[in-house]
Amino acid sequence: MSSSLEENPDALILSDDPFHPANLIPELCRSFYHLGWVTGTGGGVSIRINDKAYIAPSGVQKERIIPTDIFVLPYPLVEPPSPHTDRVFLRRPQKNLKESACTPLFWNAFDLRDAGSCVHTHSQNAVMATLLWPGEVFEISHQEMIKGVRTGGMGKALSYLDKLTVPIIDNTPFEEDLKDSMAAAMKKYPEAAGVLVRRHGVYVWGADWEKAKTQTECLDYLFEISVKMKLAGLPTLLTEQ
Ligand SMILES: CSCCC(=O)C(=O)COP(=O)(O)O
Ligand SMILES: [Zn+2]
Repeated sequence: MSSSLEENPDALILSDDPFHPANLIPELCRSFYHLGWVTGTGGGVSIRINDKAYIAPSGVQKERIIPTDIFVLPYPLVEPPSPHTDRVFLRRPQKNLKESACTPLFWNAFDLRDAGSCVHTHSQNAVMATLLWPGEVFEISHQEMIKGVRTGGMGKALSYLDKLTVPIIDNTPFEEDLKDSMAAAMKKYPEAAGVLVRRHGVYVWGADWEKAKTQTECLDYLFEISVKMKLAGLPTLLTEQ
């Protein structure tokens, strides 16, 4: 980091550019709140641009965060000087805030997929899908919105004829303890664009915030319609084309 940024770390989050991550994260959280994705403080969105990751605070009303609430972390992470000391931040808020408990999960998307953004929702559509698909994966075929999802979240767009598979992991009492099982699911299902967490929600990533957002929208639509189809007794996987 340049010495001017060390002296004035707020320069990392203060910008007139509406597309600066510190401006975008509060805006995205407000729109996700109105979709029911980040109500009751949980869920959120992270953005990584090259060597900097922008992270929202934990346990606060996500629809009310402001740019000065944003944490900036170095990417890759810098090891803390001792195991008992806090993470290394490039910039942290002056308010008494802690970084999102989803940070290690967002890091899975950055490290394992080279993602530029990761969304975590507590959407009831995602949660219902994990309840109606009791196994290790959620699957659906023959839906137009499958075309809005990319292989591994980062590759080429799926075709209408591709089956969409999203792994499901079990929830843990603490969000950060999902890190290893999420990473294992990402390695076992390299073509998946997200990971569902049973009775909790979903993590979805993309090359940038736009792709993470639109893929989350497509997946949420697919979770919703598949739940409705299953409850209506309709098959969600077709063999014929
Ligand atoms: C009622 S939220 C429970 C914790 C959770 O699931 C979560 O996503 C927390 O995220 P945060 O960014 O608030 O640490
Ligand atoms: Zn959560």
